[in-house]
Amino acid sequence: MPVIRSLSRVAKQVLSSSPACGCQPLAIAVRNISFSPRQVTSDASFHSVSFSETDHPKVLITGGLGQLGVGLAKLLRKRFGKNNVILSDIRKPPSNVFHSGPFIYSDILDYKNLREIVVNNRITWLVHYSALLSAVGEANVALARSVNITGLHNILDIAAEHGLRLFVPSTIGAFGPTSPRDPTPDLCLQRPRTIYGVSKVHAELMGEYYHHRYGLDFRCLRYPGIISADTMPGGGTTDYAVQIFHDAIKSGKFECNLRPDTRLPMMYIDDCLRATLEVMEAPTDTLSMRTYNINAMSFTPEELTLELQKHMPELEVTYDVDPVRQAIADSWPMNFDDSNARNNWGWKHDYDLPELVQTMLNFFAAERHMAQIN
Ligand SMILES: NC(=O)c1ccc[n+]([C@@H]2O[C@H](COP(=O)([O-])OP(=O)(O)OC[C@H]3O[C@@H](n4cnc5c(N)ncnc54)[C@H](O)[C@@H]3O)[C@@H](O)[C@H]2O)c1
Ligand SMILES: C[C@@H](O)[C@H](N)C(=O)O
Repeated sequence: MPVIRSLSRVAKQVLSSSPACGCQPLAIAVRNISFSPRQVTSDASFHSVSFSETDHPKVLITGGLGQLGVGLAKLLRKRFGKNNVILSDIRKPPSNVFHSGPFIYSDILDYKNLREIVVNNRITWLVHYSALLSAVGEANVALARSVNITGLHNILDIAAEHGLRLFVPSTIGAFGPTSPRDPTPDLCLQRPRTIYGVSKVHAELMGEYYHHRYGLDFRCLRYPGIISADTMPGGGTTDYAVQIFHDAIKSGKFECNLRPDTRLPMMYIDDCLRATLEVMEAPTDTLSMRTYNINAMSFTPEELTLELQKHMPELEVTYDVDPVRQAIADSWPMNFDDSNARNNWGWKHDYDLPELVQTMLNFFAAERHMAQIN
């Protein structure tokens, strides 16, 4: 037990010399005297390389083959260079993704493999996208608990040990029926009723705890439902708002699994990914908090249908409510208050409902045109 003994000696020294809050000295301790949140073998030692602000970060994205990861990799590669952004997942990448930049296999439940990837690639930023979303999480609670909670613990420890800047997204799903829903502020009661929501509140709290306790540069945005044209959602409650476009274009008909008056905060993917880059680049002194709501618009299935019918008057929408998804949606925010993000680091969305619908339809029209000429 020499490591445990030396860690507790270090902890005692640090605590005895720290001010009342204990924050800064512990942050220094992590980087300089190898004080780690995870017990490690006695021959391990941590000497995190610190990179100057002008260097490009070397980014690892976990769960990168889902709805958001490929788009984020594209945005970050444009900014930092193709080889400085590594996508990872446990699934096989489609060939266009495989050929667009570095991709590696990484299971976030495999701690040693994660550490090897971070070390071998000199990773400095970690964007942690792996998760089971709200609806699939309810269908497989044990797996959701493992991926969303145990996986997060691995990520936090790796990030703290190696001095990484860590982004973990949270969600409107981190609130529950007892939270104020219209609008929902950053700080309020959070008692979600899904394993997804519980795991995301856990992630917010653990990330903030590691920030205060170990100096981890943890950054978190609570995303609304994200709408994208070229990637499909992974099994959430807001999926209808993506599916409606595909079905409208394919058949002119859509069966919605939420009630027509279900109001939820939503965002176009470009705004979401830009917000992620902006908060990761925000100077530390602009961040008064480590977890922020971000928002763009809020709409109901009925309002989305009406906006789509301006372009496709023949679109028919019917309703067959899924009680599981409806109960989840009824417990989530209807409007999201993101004033802290706007005031602190200048968050501003570009897409409201009309621009969102126009942009999605333009994408599908361009795709159809390309298919016709090929
Ligand atoms: N898409 C949204 O509307 C939305 C909204 C709020 C928050 N978020 C958050 O953003 C993140 C990305 O969301 P998304 O929509 O791309 O999710 P997604 O479900 O589409 O993708 C998640 C990815 O995680 C991967 N994964 C699962 N188990 C894994 C494991 N053990 N190791 C490594 N990877 C594993 C899956 O293969 C999948 O590709 C998630 O954390 C999600 O909670 C998304
Ligand atoms: C809102 C978000 O976290 C995800 N799209 C879900 O519905 O589960």
